[in-house]
Amino acid sequence: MNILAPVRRDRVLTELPQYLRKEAALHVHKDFHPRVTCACQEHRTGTVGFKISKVIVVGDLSVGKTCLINRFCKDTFDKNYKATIGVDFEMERFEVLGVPFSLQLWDTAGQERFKCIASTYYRGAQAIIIVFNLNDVTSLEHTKQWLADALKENDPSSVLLFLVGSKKDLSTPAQYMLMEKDALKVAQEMKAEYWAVSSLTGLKLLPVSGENVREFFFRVTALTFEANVLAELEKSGSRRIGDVIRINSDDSNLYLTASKKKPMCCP
Ligand SMILES: Nc1nc2c(ncn2[C@@H]2O[C@H](COP(=O)(O)OP(=O)(O)OP(=O)(O)O)[C@@H](O)[C@H]2O)c(=O)[nH]1
Ligand SMILES: [Mg+2]
Repeated sequence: MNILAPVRRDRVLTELPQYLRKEAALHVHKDFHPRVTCACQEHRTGTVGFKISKVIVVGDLSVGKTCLINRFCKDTFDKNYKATIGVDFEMERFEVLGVPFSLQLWDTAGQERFKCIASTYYRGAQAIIIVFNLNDVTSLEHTKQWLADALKENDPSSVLLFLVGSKKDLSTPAQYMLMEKDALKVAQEMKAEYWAVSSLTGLKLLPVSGENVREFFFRVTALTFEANVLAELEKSGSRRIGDVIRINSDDSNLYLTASKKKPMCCP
């Protein structure tokens, strides 16, 4: 018996949302990996539909981590700063290619005095979102340390990384372009996908306002889902040896690559 309410209509993904910047994208394929599409059609996604994937959000204090999550999950924005103490989390349910998929978004504290508590929740993340303020270059510099700390508790070869510049509404186009140059460099170094968002402004497009917020979380969801299904297929032995996901340091804009061999089940 299914005791869960149906997934909200605006949380249904039928195609792969695209990256923001090609030069700092986890991969640039237009569609989901053919093996993933095929496995979903044939209901061979293993435990993916039952598992909850963990995503942690880290970064300096007051860069806007909580506001970003609240904008996506509740479509709210609080202009008053209330520091996160330790951690908070939100659950979001999606349906990707017909398969139920849940993300647990862990919102961690940026304040130094709470970092110790927050870091105990880093373990077991499938994706790490590192947030910096687009108007504060120091917060960008600190992202490398945040990543290093988060990776101590996780497997660097399987976790997906996202570098997110926040508060885009506060920079002029010229200021933004300057910051974006530096941010793209950092994203490339860490092999993270780069996004720029504003939790405050943006077109009032239902159901989530804010600039790039919905697009960003849909991309996180899709790529996490894709990686999960591929891992399941590998585990179940239905994938051929050599057809592996690997981090390829030689690819300038294709961090996560898969071999282009023909899938076994689909044309
Ligand atoms: N203008 C603007 N202000 C923002 C944006 N996002 C967050 N803020 C403001 O920045 C301040 C900090 O936001 P939070 O989301 O609480 O920051 P945080 O990263 O969660 O901070 P900690 O919990 O201490 O780590 C608040 O006053 C927010 O209103 C944004 O996109 N634009
Ligand atoms: Mg917070």
